[in-house]
Amino acid sequence: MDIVYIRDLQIQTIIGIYDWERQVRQTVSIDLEMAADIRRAAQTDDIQYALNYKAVSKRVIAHVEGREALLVESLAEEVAALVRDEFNVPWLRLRVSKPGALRGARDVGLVIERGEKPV
Ligand SMILES: Nc1nc2c(c(=O)[nH]1)N=C([C@H](O)[C@@H](O)CO)CN2
Repeated sequence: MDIVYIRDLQIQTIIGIYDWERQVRQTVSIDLEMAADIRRAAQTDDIQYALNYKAVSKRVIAHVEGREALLVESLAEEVAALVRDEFNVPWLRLRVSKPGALRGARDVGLVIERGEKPV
């Protein structure tokens, strides 16, 4: 199994459960690992056969910027579902973190894996 990844995609959005968090945009950082078979893209050197990480990141940014979720859990499930559905990704690992959201910690967040790993 090959992996196409995006690391530390930083997006400004409204997120959080507290009143102050509904007033200001915070940074959310996303790491995404997506199962892919890269061989056809490698053989042809043609982007149409690649899982285009630029296209994925644009779609993720558009969703996260417009969402205004309360929980990182909601955001994570939504991003995982749209990446799997719209980009035909059979398995992914997604980390959603909020840098600086917790005093004393560099960041907080979660990691989810969805789908089946291809053999
Ligand atoms: N499991 C979670 N715990 C917490 C979340 C969350 O989204 N998922 N959110 C908060 C607050 O919004 C926090 O980030 C503000 O400091 C607290 N715990």
